[in-house]
Amino acid sequence: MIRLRDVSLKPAGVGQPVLHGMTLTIPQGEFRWLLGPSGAGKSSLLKLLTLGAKPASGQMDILNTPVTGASRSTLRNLRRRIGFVPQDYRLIGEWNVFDNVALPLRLRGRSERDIRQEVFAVLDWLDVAPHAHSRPTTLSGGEQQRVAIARALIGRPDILLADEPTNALEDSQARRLLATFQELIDLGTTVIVATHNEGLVRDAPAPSIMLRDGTLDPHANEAIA
Ligand SMILES: Nc1ncnc2c1ncn2[C@@H]1O[C@H](COP(=O)(O)OP(=O)(O)OP(=O)(O)O)[C@@H](O)[C@H]1O
Repeated sequence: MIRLRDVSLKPAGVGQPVLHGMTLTIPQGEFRWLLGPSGAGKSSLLKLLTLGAKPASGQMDILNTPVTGASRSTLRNLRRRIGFVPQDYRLIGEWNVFDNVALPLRLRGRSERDIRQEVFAVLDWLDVAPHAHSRPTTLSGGEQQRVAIARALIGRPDILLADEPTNALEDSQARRLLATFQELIDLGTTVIVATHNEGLVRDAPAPSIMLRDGTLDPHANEAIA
């Protein structure tokens, strides 16, 4: 479960919070679209939920664990249970595709034999296995995006957060990704996907978190808390 109570986010050196008054609850194993105009705060909310920033005020529980005041090791363990597909992919340019995707499993101390098997299975599934030994920068935008998706999925996260994960994909690949998200939800994963792609949202109607001006849009979010 994810629970926010009157949470705000204020990056260093910024006068006004970029998120404020965020109160919402997302039960485990549910899907939410994260919607709102450009600059509404979608990426900022994902940054909070990936524990990439601390709330300036309010209370936030991730996977039923209070984040405020949590120890470093608690936060590290929580981060390992969260998969994230960033808008800009954030692949490590000096590493090949295989090593980028293997990272979450290596952090867990898995054997190289298991890692090889699992990484190739997910790369195959996302049609990027032939690029396993290439640097990410030599790949197309859509291929890089699929590598970032592979890295987020490989650790079988309890929460999967994705920031515009289909913007470089073809329609058929985007639909396949949605089917994967549904499989993860069926397995009990919470999935939150920020998107501007109205067609995608129409194809897969689901509850939405609608943001506007750094907070929940009061007209679009009824009974969300
Ligand atoms: N580190 C930061 N420093 C200053 N301002 C920030 C910072 N992070 C976010 N903002 C501001 O907060 C607001 C929300 O940004 P955010 O990227 O979260 O919006 P978004 O809804 O994801 O937009 P888009 O759809 O264009 O990606 C913007 O006005 C942005 O300029």
